[in-house]
Amino acid sequence: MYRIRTLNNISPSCREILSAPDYELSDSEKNPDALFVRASDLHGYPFNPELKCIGRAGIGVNTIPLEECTSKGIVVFNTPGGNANGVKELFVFALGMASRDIFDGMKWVYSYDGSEGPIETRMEKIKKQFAGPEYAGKVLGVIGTGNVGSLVANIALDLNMEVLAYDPYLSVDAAWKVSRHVQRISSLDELLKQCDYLTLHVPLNEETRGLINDKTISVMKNGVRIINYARGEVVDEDAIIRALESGKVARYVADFPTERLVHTKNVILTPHLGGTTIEAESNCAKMAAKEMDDYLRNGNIRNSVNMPNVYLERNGESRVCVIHKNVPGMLTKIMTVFSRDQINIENMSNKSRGEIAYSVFDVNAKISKEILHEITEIDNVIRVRGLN
Ligand SMILES: NC(=O)C1=CN([C@@H]2O[C@H](COP(=O)(O)OP(=O)(O)OC[C@H]3O[C@@H](n4cnc5c(N)ncnc54)[C@H](O)[C@@H]3O)[C@@H](O)[C@H]2O)C=CC1
Ligand SMILES: O=C(O)C(=O)COP(=O)(O)O
Repeated sequence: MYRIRTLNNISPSCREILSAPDYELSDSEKNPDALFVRASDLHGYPFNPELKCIGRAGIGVNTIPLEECTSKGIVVFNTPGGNANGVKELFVFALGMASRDIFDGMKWVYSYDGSEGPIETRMEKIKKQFAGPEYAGKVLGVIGTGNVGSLVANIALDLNMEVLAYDPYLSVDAAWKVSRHVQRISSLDELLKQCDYLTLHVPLNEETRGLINDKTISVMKNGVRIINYARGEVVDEDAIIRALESGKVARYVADFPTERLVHTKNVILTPHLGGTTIEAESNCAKMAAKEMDDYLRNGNIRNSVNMPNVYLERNGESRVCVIHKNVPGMLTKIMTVFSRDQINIENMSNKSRGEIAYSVFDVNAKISKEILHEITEIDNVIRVRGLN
């Protein structure tokens, strides 16, 4: 039986996959085989030696110490596309809120005390202060056209916007999802100077941290409206506050509140709601559950963000899975252990990703603890599992 510790509120639909007697889910397990998380920050988290994998029900893995996980042989999974539609639907609201002052208008409605006449007549006098431009016919710049950005770019076309996109790392698969009416721009500055609206859909990493800063904002049109449903740190906070105060940026709509942003004029904040729909939560929980189930029971890796993907149909009496450094001679050393014990390899796969590699062997015998120990002792082996 595998023990899974949940660190966040995970949709119960994961229990369709992670059920007894193979799995026990709890939010207090001390020595779990797997952690099931959403946006919990795991930097500094005390990983127990039994921990084999982490399932991130969601996309962003900036909250997970990937290098530490890799060096400890902990496989980290995420759920590409699982919540993209949820973010897209919220983007449509964000676009509206970036245009008209819906938020202040609603605040006025709910706080009006009737002192200046009935609300029905008073509102007609004051509503002009909440007016704003229409977004149809305007230029939207999309930075990052992966699972979320592609949906956002396509729906913006349906809303009659002109859409420009910048994504220097776009995969071929992802490119297929973007309408041919979206104009690909190869220079960030070229995109920034043309946009009336800008929306961010990149992961947070060392390259994208502070991507929107004094310099990039200076290239933009005066009165640009910026939407950030990616990560707060993609936008330099000092720079955006300066730009809002000067009027260079007309409005900033973001899913990542901070104390300072809450108190800055023309900022509209939602409480990290992009992936919070019934469907997105369920999709992500099921995807992550399937990924962890296939890894824990079969050693297969799909949608990992730190290990190579390896999928091999089970074949043979047992399976040996070895996470090791990607250095010459590893396979020979591992296979020498098998052949010395007269164990035949029925099928195998070996894949690498940067400095790490993963090898899976289906063999014709039950695997003893001694053999697993011998393989563990080989130099540059990080973790060994035997699945009988
Ligand atoms: N607010 C929320 O609740 C949610 C936020 N997110 C955030 O949105 C991000 C994107 O999500 P997905 O589209 O699902 O991820 P994805 O991995 O499908 O797409 C990310 C895209 O960004 C591109 N990219 C990477 N670095 C770039 C750079 N420097 N400049 C331009 N493009 C770059 C990649 O090539 C890729 O196409 C996530 O990493 C996460 O941080 C995602 C889902 C929900
Ligand atoms: O998937 C992501 O990156 C998100 O930001 C959504 O995260 P959450 O499901 O709210 O923890």
